[in-house]
Amino acid sequence: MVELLSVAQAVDLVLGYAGHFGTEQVPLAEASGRILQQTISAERAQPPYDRVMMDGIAYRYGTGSVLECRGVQRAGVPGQELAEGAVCLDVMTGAVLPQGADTVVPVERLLRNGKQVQFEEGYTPEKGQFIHRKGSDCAAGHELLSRGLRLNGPALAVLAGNGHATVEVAARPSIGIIATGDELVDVDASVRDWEIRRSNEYALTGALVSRGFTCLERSVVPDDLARTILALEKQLARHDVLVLSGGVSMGQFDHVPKALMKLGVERVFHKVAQRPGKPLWFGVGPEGQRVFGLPGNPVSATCCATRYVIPMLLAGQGVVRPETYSVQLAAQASRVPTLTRYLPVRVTHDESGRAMAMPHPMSTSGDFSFLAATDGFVELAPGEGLAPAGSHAVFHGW
Ligand SMILES: Nc1nc2c(c(=O)[nH]1)N[C@H]1C(S)=C(S)[C@@H](COP(=O)(O)OP(=O)(O)OC[C@H]3O[C@@H](n4cnc5c(N)ncnc54)[C@H](O)[C@@H]3O)O[C@H]1N2
Ligand code: MOO
Repeated sequence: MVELLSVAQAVDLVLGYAGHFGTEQVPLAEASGRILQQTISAERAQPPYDRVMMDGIAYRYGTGSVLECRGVQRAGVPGQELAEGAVCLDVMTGAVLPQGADTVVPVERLLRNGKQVQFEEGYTPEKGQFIHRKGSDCAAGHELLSRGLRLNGPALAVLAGNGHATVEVAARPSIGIIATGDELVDVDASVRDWEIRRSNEYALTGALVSRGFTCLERSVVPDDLARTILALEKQLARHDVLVLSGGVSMGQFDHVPKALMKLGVERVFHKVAQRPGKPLWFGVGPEGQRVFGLPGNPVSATCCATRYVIPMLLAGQGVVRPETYSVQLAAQASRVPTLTRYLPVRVTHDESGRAMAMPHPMSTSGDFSFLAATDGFVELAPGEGLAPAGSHAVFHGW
């Protein structure tokens, strides 16, 4: 018997074909969730001037606690010069610290009598207080954001704060999601006793869209070799990546591998030592299209998309932060002697903050009715017996 490819080998092969989907320039307001493809450095020192941090007065430390107010330093105008002696200027948060001043006292600590300003009884300021010093956050040219970062709110603020009206991000690959199977009907069609509604394409759409892969097209092919070839030929011409579900095992109508081969899609592997998802097929088209043939059973298709399709797409965008993390099993779970087991779990945190994964095994890989009650799956290495409660496992989120 030929030994099956391990999950690690299969993942390595898939990632080896990740390549790069290219880059594009997008307006800042449309960049949320996209993957940064340039290095962003500080345009200027931050802050760019000695910035007043409190509404109050600015004065020269040591000139007394009763001061004459000589005017107002507001934000958005150049810094004024503070005269010599026991004087001060009213200052606003965000203003440039007046030249000659070195300390700010908040209004709450002041008593006013016309132009005369006095510190409240018993108040002693600290020299230099409430001043955000020029360059104290970073120097001009300091690297602030690096390639591969998913742009979130704080990252967009850094881009805006450093003058980037547009930003170079990873291009989104065009992805064709293709369902196969004569028993499948549309979500809004009437369904007969021997039919089922198509759902895998929506599971896939959810997984892809939530990670920012929005260039999707869904289509269906029947269990007929000639029509499968025709349909896949069209889809190969239109997309960078094809994700098929169904038609990859041993049935007389499982035409997907044959059709793909006829179209010059080179098989990289078929079948992996995993449960669910053993019949997974992966290949590369004549133009470098990455083609996944996911097993049709809904849990298998969802697990394989999470374990292979998403990591490959993220790698092709140069994402650097891994999406997986380590958890501890909240209850024992059986391993499969020769196969990696993907076990659906719900993750919670215990009182000490540890991520605990409660197994929710599905009765079969066709049973997806309760998959939505889980957060993802843990991967249990092949082995005899039980993985004990408390043991560590890698978690992959849906
Ligand atoms: N003799 C063997 N039979 C099977 C094997 C095997 O090794 N030897 N492997 C089993 C395993 S494991 C799996 S997984 C399935 C995979 O089969 P296919 O990829 O060919 O998928 P289909 O037969 O087309 O469908 C399987 C199952 O999933 C349902 N399905 C398919 N597409 C969708 C969809 N878009 N939405 C919802 N449900 C879908 C389909 O109705 C079937 O019930 O093969 C085993 N057989
Ligand atoms: O291993 Mo298949 O992917 O379970 O039904």
